[in-house]
Amino acid sequence: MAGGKCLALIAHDQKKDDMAAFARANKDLLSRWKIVATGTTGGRVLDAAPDLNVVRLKSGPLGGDQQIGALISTGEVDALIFFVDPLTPMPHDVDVKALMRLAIVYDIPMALNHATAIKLLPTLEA
Ligand SMILES: O=C(CO)COP(=O)(O)O
Repeated sequence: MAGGKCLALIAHDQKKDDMAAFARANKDLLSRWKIVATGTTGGRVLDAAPDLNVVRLKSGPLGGDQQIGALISTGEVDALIFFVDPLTPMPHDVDVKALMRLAIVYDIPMALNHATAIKLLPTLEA
């Protein structure tokens, strides 16, 4: 992915309404970024804020978390906002854990809930 800083957006199913509201409320800040998102999340973000530059990857359970992890490892994702559902068992829990692990390994800014995301986003250089 050429040029510009890249932000990854992901939300689990129970958090997708929150992510849509976050995208709508912060569309001006988000419009400065190239955005990558897991498949369903990316669709919801685009529904909420159609002018954003969003590349949709695979859905999370089908490899999307791993794709974003790979992009972190190659330096192509600069920050991660991931609205995690802590109350629902997931078939791809290992992928979620691996993604968070890589965000820590490569020391990129990572917000895992809405309260942190709204504080983090305005501080990031797009
Ligand atoms: O499951 C996810 C992250 O672990 C999100 O994937 P979707 O955005 O495709 O629902």
